[in-house]
Amino acid sequence: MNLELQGPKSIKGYSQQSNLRVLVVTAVPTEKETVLQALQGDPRFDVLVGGAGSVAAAVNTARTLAAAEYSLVICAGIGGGFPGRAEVGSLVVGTEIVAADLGAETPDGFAGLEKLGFGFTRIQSDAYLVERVANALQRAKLPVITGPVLTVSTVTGTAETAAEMAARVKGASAEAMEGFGVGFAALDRGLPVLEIRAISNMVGPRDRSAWQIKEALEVLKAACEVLTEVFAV
Ligand SMILES: O=C(O)c1cccc(C(=O)CC[C@H]2O[C@@H](n3cnc4c(=O)[nH]cnc43)[C@H](O)[C@@H]2O)c1
Repeated sequence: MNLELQGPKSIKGYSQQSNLRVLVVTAVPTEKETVLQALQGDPRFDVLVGGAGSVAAAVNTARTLAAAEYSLVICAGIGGGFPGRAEVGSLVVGTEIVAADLGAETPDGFAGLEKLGFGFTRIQSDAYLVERVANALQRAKLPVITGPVLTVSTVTGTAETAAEMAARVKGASAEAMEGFGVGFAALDRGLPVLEIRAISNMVGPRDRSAWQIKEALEVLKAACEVLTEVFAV
């Protein structure tokens, strides 16, 4: 299977489909409950707890996509915001999902899989869908930006690593741990993928006590309420 050659289907037109079916994947049950509250039983959406980290998310997403027909996959949850890009309490809609630490350290710095010659680290979101969702969130007066969302195996915990990640990925806006796994599973099925992160903390020196999880979940809920309107028939 060469996933590089398999472009995702475009979402354009799906919003008009009566049989639209969206799989939303979260990392943890609390995020799932938040999303479900917002969706208020909308039958077009299923919400899955994929687990924390890219591997669990990929396996669980792939298993679910194999069992039913979906039109679109959305990875949703809380995330870290890059300083100067996304503040705590704001939203990031991913223009692309980047496996930011998938590669090798070399004497010349980090080399991603592309540079190493055996894979890829970037999955593009459907541009039409990104614009549609971001515009709808803006209309709902929610603080939102669009930009790359990084998938990492290790939560960034120092200013140095934050700066390195920001330099590695131009426009880096948010960081989380599942997007690339969810995106890989979607890509394998030829489905478009979107990542939406509600910012609970800044990417940088670790201070878990400062994470504003309640606020981020509130903004995630508000964003998911808007999602049902984006796909209104
Ligand atoms: O403790 C709770 O109540 C609680 C409620 C909802 C979510 C959590 C999590 O800890 C979610 C873990 C999940 O969050 C993502 N995340 C958040 N900030 C970052 C970050 O700065 N860098 C990387 N990932 C981040 C990540 O996707 C985790 O899987 C707790």
